[in-house]
Amino acid sequence: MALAAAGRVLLQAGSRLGRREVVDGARRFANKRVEVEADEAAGIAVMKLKNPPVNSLSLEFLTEFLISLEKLENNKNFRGVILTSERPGVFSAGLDLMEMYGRNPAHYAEYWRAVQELWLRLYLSNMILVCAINGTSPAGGCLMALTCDHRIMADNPKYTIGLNESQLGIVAPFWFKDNFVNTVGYRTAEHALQLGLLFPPAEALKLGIVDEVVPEDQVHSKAQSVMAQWMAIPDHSRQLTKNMMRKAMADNLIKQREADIQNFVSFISRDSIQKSLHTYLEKLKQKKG
Ligand SMILES: CCCCC/C=C\CCC/C=C/CC(=O)SCCNC(=O)CCNC(=O)[C@H](O)C(C)(C)COP(=O)(O)OP(=O)(O)OC[C@H]1O[C@@H](n2cnc3c(N)ncnc32)[C@H](O)[C@@H]1OP(=O)(O)O
Repeated sequence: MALAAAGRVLLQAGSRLGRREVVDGARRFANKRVEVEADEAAGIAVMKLKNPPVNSLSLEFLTEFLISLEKLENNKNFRGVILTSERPGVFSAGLDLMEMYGRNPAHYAEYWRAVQELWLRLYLSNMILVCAINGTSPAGGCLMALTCDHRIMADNPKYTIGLNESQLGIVAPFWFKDNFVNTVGYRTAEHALQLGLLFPPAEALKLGIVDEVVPEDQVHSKAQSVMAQWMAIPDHSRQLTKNMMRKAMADNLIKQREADIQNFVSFISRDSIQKSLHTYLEKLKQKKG
């Protein structure tokens, strides 16, 4: 119920944005920040993140992404989604720092609800989610990948993935942490989260953050072949199994969703945290100069 209500709010927000859907022979639809190549006959869609320059998860991006995902969820012909970046090199730079810096509490609350919604929708999706990680994927970008059923990363040592929040002076919330612990185990998570480590593909593979590392030009074809393997499993048994594995963790967030929002708002509003974000943003700018 809570999920459905929040979904309606996002859909309303989406229509307020007034984005016109572009339909190309019923095989492709796009809003400004997400491109969907939908092969209805095959039952597979490729969702490409396209929020330049670095696919940060801004409120507008989250709204558009959730609307696209819901369209696919509502069409029973779609059984699988491949998530990837339209801009190879960066899968996603994670949460949009500008949504968490210098704004008011109401904005922080709205933003955090949308972040929660993204995680819940992806984590509990009935569809098969394969992540084709064709670039760097820190923090919220890594979290998106962690919700998927299978992760394939491009073998480029320049790319990294992990939950680096502590390096920014912020803290990964409990549900980021739970998702990470369930993927890599407690000790690895404890170590990596405290240090805010980002891992190149080979290390990410060793730790189980990703399931496969393949040459960069094969990420997409590999994702398609993995998807074919997963599609061979009957939906009902796979979905019931997925739900059995994931429901308790998702319910843990659902039951304390409002408290988690309040927690985020008071944490992110602190002067000391705003100062840390300011310093980090300055560092990002200086890197350029
Ligand atoms: C105890 C109670 C706890 C409760 C706490 C609750 C919650 C708090 C935790 C909240 C969780 C947050 C999770 C996150 O996702 S935080 C975001 C983490 N992301 C990063 O650290 C990535 C930062 N970016 C980079 O490292 C690089 O940009 C890059 C992704 C490696 C790409 O590098 P490059 O291609 O060289 O691009 P630039 O660095 O030049 O960036 C271009 C442009 O984009 C801006 N930018 C980059 N990342 C972000 C971002 N995440 N959000 C907003 N903007 C971003 C960057 O500043 C440049 O802007 P300008 O062109 O204007 O200079």
